[in-house]
This record gives sequence, structure tokens and C-alpha cells, in this order.
Amino acid sequence: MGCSLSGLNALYDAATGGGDVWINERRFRVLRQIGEGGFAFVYLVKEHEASSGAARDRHPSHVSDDGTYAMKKVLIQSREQLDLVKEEIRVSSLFNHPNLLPLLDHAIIAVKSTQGDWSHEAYLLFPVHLDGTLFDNAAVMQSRKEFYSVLDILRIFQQISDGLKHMHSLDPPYAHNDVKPGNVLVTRRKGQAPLATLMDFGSSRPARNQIRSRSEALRLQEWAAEHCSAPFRAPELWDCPSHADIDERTDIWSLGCTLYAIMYGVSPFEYALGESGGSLQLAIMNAQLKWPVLPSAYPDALHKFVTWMLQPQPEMRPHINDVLLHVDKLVEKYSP
Ligand SMILES: Nc1ncnc2c1ncn2[C@@H]1O[C@H](COP(=O)(O)OP(=O)(O)OP(=O)(O)O)[C@@H](O)[C@H]1O
Repeated sequence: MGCSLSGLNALYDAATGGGDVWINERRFRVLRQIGEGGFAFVYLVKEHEASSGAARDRHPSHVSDDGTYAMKKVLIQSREQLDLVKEEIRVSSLFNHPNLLPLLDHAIIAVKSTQGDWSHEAYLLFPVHLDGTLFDNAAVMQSRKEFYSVLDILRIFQQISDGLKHMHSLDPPYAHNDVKPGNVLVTRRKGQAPLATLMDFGSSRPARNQIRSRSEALRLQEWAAEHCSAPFRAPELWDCPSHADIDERTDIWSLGCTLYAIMYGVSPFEYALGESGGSLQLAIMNAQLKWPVLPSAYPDALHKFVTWMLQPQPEMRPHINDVLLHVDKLVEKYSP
């Protein structure tokens, strides 16, 4: 999918009270807001029948059965933000995997304010997962004192890892760079493990980075500080050596933190710091892990799995294929 500003014709229809949005030739009714990010709003939308028929003829795989979608509206206030959205659109189009959220359509429009200044808005169309993210779910489950079964946790984790394997297997390999519960959509299914879909490719980029000077190391740290969520950020992105070969195993660290967070509702290093606080960076650099002492604690085999992924030296950390082999074995072990 290309992304030139000319020819892209999303039209936000203010006259209908924000009721309808066009993306290229497709027309959508906004039903309600379902989420909010840093510079974005996410809406549940339903496509008008006439436009969905035409879209079905052109891209059958881009049309949902009931006409509903998630539409993300990104407010763009600078050239840098515009470039980031264009990059997110470009990178999203590289992936095609059932556990990676596909970008179905997009448009970027120029908007003139009442003061006469120009800015941009991007409209991104995705399949909707109404159960929200693992992060949203953790809050609901904690309030109800509910927990995932060991097998559900493993199956969710297996799917995230499968999606990540697709990214790490590209040529060149891509790192997601922001694997965390807030970027995993889940759909509960009766009698089956929840469906897990990794989303948000706004920070994804080629994974391999040869660092050969102090200034390159500092540049990488600065980039990571902006793009990789701190509690899930690998040690080498906090304190990068002046000579280092960074690779996609930064994601394996985040994956280990994510497995911990699916079990206990909090990232491991935030839990280790507890209420007394302290330096998150130090806790991460020292891989200072603590396990909740709970009657509902998960088996030691899952704790060992997390510890294996949270090796502070990246060269000791497993690759995604090793992680998948291990999770497959655990799924077998805990299956009835
Ligand atoms: N496809 C979807 N289906 C259902 N809900 C979604 C979907 N996409 C996003 N959401 C909801 O909207 C919220 C914000 O979306 P998203 O994380 O993509 O925004 P963002 O601006 O990238 O956020 P952040 O600032 O955390 O990076 C999500 O946490 C989720 O609750």
C-alpha cells in the first residue's frame, strides 16, 4: 500500500456531527470510541452496505463479515509524526500472519484549522477485537479475581511468539520493539483458548544494528527511550555498549516480561521495585526478578521459562525458534 498524500481522499464529515468517515471509496459510520492512545483515537465503525459490496469485489480479504472494523484516527502535528505514520503503514504492509493485526486500508488527509494552519490526520482501518488488549483484560480480570489457566496463558503466548517469528524471519529480520500486553489484542472464544493478535507496528524496524561508537550507542538509546516502553525494554537498549551487535533478541526480553505480565498483571521489574520505588533501569540491568507469593501462583516451569528469556546478556538469550520449541513442549505437558 503506497501512501502519497495526493490521491488519498479520506473525508471526515463534520456536517453529520462526525458520524461518517470516508477512507478512499469506502464509507463508514462511527458507532463509538473504543480506545485512545498517545496521539490517536480508536473507533468502532460500520461500513455502509453499498461501499462494502464494492470493496468486497476489489479486496475480498479486507472485508469483515458483519461490516464492523476498528478505525484509528491519528492526529499529526509535525513532519516527524507524519513520517512515523507513513513508516507504520509501510512496515505493516510487509507482514501477513494470522497473529499480526493486518492494516486493511488507510488514508492521510490534510486538515485546515479555523486559524488557517494545515495539519494532517491519518485514518487506519483494522479488524476489530472487541475484548480489547491483554492489558485491558488484566484490569477486568483482576477486579473479578479471575485468572487465566496455565494452558490459556501458554496458548496466548504461543500465538504472540508465532506472530513474532514471522517478523524475525523476514529478510532483513524485523524487531517489533514494543511487545507488551497493551499491544496484544485478545478475543475470547467459547471452549477454545483466546485468540491473540500482536498489533502496533509504529516502532517496528530492521532488527540488526551494528553499534561501533559511543555516539551510535547513544543514538540507539535515545531512539529506544522514545519507542520501546520502559518496563519491557531490554537492558542493551538502556545502556548500549560502544561496540555491540544488537539483534531481534531485544524482543525476546520484552516477550519474557510479557509472559510474566500475563500471569501476574504487572511487568516483572515494576513488581520487583514494589511500592518503595527505585530505579527501573537498575532493576532491569540486574535482571532483578521477584515472584509473587500467591496461592494462585503459576507453576515453576513457567517461572523458569520467563527467567530463561530474561538473560541480561543478549547473546545468552534464546531466539524466537527456541522459545517456540519450548512453549510447544509446555503446551503438551499441560494439555489434558
Ligand atoms: N483493532 C482493535 N480492536 C479493538 N480495540 C482496539 C484495536 N486497536 C486498538 N484498540 C484499542 O485502542 C487502544 C489504543 O490503540 P493503540 O495502542 O493502537 O494506540 P496508540 O496511539 O498506538 O497507543 P500508544 O500510545 O499506547 O502507543 C488500545 O489499547 C485498544 O484498547
